Amino acid sequence: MNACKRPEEESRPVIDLALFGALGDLSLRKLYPALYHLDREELLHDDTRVLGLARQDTSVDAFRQRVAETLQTYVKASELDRDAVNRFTARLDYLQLDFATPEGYRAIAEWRTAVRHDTGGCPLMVYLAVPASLYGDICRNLKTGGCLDDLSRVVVEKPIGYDFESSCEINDAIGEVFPESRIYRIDHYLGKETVQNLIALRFANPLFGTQWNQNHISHVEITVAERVGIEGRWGYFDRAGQLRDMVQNHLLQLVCLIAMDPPANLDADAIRDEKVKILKALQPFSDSRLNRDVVRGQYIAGTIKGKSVPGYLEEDGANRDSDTETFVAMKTSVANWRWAGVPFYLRTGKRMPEKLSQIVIHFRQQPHYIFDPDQRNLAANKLIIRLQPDEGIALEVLTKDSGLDRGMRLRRGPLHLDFSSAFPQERIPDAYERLLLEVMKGRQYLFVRRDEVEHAWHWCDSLIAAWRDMGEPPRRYPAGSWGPVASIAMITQDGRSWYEDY
Ligand SMILES: NC(=O)C1=CN([C@@H]2O[C@H](COP(=O)(O)OP(=O)(O)OC[C@H]3O[C@@H](n4cnc5c(N)ncnc54)[C@H](OP(=O)(O)O)[C@@H]3O)[C@@H](O)[C@H]2O)C=CC1
Ligand SMILES: O=C1O[C@H](COP(=O)(O)O)[C@@H](O)[C@H](O)[C@H]1O
Repeated sequence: MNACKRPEEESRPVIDLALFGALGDLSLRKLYPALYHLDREELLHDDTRVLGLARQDTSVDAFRQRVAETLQTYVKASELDRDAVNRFTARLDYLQLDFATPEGYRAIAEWRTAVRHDTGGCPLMVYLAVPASLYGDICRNLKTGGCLDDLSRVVVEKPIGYDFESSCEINDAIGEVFPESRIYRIDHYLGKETVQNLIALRFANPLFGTQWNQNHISHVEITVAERVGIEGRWGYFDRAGQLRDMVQNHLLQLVCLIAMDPPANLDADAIRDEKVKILKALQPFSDSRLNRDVVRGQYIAGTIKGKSVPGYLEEDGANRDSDTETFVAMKTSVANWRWAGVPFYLRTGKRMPEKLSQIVIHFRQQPHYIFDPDQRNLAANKLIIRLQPDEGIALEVLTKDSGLDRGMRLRRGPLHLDFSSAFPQERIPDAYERLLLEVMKGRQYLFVRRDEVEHAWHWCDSLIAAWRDMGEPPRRYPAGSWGPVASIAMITQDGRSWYEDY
């Protein structure tokens, strides 16, 4: 479906939302706040209903109360109002269910009939906020329980599987029940405002369109740093690690959006086709350069913002010695005409000094330099795309230093578009708000197609296999630092440095 319709042309469809994992971390922290905001901004149809499904024995009233409490925690006080909270929680129902067994699923169809006599034309939106190992069972049980029809759609979370093979099994199981056109694979980075803006920036501005290639760009840098540690998710995380948790999905999606060719239009498949070409062109790491081009790290105890924090092996739930990485930095490349010879430096880690996600596009220097030789290292433009916090875009340009006695001294300064000061009246919506709304409207362009997931796994699997063969433990870094020293050396060996103007 075309994504270019004006908002006033869009309807607010009535949806029956069945939320599996209704008392889990993702639902409480992200999904209810997002749904609440949509409701408050009148983007949910009055008749839209939400059925929370979980295995705890609790009443509808207690469930609504729990959701109201979670909103107090995760929605800014200035955006909470009692009437809106009451209106939202009144949409909620609750059903106790063991997802793994088929018994009980009929109750979902019965709930739909009970909340509206005629469900014709009202799609069932199934959201699976549960471990991916349950996706297949739930889809099959929904089908045998008579809950689905031709309008039903399913939303699944990342990571899909643990490697290429397990992702195929999971995708096959979902695909036996839902066609690809009704499967919405979430990568919440695709819903972030500035990530969306990457598409606008690249394809709406001829200025960048003509410069976006190896003739003009020397290298690309992506940093996704988190201040948090494992936050009670040690069991999940220790099996996954930062490569599977963040690189396989979020960072590779960012690489795709930076590197892809212009799609013919904004249709979901036009965009996804271009992204897949990039995933296929990503270079595997050679054994001989692995040690230089990839750095794995694991945090030890340290200090963040003056507060002591434990090491990875001392986090809540840690139950064994572990070589799982909590940090990865790598130098990779996209082997095609546009990007030949342009390194992409990626790094992501937990327990870093800041929460910071940013992309820096480093442009090449002028072919002939005429200014003070001492200032030569200043002489290249940078485009800084800040995803979070302080969403915005800045272009670092060189101008003449003012003053009568400075001659033609250069100075570096930003042309800065800070979204919150440029458009102060607009709240920047959370990624999940946008993504939930897109599913309700039946638009897939912000969701990941099966072949994207599989190409991304292929690339990660080969890296993981090489790590295994190498057999080296991750390098330790103190919590509150920017990762192992080797990750700095990785980029300085090329005469460059990580952009540090935070
Ligand atoms: N949390 C996050 O920030 C993110 C999560 N995700 C993905 O979202 C999904 C959910 O993650 P998260 O919310 O963290 O996980 P949680 O473990 O917090 O929540 C999963 C919920 O599913 C329930 N559940 C598991 N098995 C069954 C079953 N057989 N029957 C009924 N209920 C069951 C659990 O219930 P019980 O508590 O009773 O065991 C739990 O409440 C995962 O796929 C994860 O990878 C993706 C991005 C970020
Ligand atoms: O998917 C995930 O993302 C979060 C980071 O998301 P952000 O929007 O806060 O940047 C990460 O903490 C989590 O481990 C991972 O599963």
